Amino acid sequence: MTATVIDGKAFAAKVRGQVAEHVARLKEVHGITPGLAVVLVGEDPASQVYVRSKGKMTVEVGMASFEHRLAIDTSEADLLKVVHDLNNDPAVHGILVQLPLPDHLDSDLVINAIDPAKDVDGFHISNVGLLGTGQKSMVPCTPLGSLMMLRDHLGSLSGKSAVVIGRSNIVGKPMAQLLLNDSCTVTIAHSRTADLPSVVRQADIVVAAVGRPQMVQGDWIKPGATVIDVGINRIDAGTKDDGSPKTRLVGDCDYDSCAAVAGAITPVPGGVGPMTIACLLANTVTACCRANGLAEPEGLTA
Ligand SMILES: Nc1nc(=O)c2c([nH]1)NC[C@@H]1CN(c3ccc(C(=O)N[C@@H](CCC(=O)O)C(=O)O)cc3)C=[N+]21
Repeated sequence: MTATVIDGKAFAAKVRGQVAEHVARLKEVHGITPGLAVVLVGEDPASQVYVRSKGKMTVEVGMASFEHRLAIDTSEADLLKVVHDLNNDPAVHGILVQLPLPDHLDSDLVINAIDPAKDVDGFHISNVGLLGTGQKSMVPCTPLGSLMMLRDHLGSLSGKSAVVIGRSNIVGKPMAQLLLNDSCTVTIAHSRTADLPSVVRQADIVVAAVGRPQMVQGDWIKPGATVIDVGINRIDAGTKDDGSPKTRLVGDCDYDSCAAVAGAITPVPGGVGPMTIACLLANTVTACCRANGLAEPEGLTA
């Protein structure tokens, strides 16, 4: 079997199109422009690339983009002041503080200072608790994007066996909650799981979010299973003609061997990554609608 490739790039473009329609309606009918603020502390090159790409797509769908670039040695008090001001700014409906933060800043403290209604990452403890109890919340973007692709490909997820590899607060744990809310039988596996291959082999749905390049092998995959590869790892790929080092992006799955067994698989790049940004924009529209007592966009929430 050769897996269907789930095209996250095309799916994300479709989601952004839906977001753009909602934004246009909010502007025309209600005179409201949704706004997203991104806060970046320090100058990590990878983070700068993501922040630039988020800002560009925010503007493309017709929303207002606010960027706050702070020095790497910004104090916690100064960062909290920025968050407070954004909480109180009526033009801002979504706030994202780019992670990881420098070591001297307590990211839990900073994230929990964001107004939960504006927490478009879904990382605030209130949103985590709401998701865990099946209540309306802001849902973390990467798990939300993964869920959208799973529902689109499989239809109902009810009764399916799902294995999430990875237990992070930003992907593994919320992903497991979402799958449970969709009536999957969910296992959370991780680096200490005994006989990981045989655990993964039980799964109709595999979500790989461990952060280890090409770890999941094709012979771990149940034939026909749907594989969502959340990993984005940059690895060495020899040298260029001029002798400089070359790199390439790979996921947490060994793509070729998994694609030979799976029913469907997301590629890296072009899979979960673009969906993450599309869901950030979707969450911002959702937050804007909720803030204004308007009906929520259909199909863009969990
Ligand atoms: N508070 C917070 N929220 C985040 O959502 C967040 C964050 N901090 N810190 C950094 C990570 C990383 N992240 C990505 C989003 C999109 C791609 C993406 O679109 N990737 C492309 C490839 C990009 C490339 O070529 O490097 C793809 O997979 O096709 C990747 C990574 C969001 N993050």
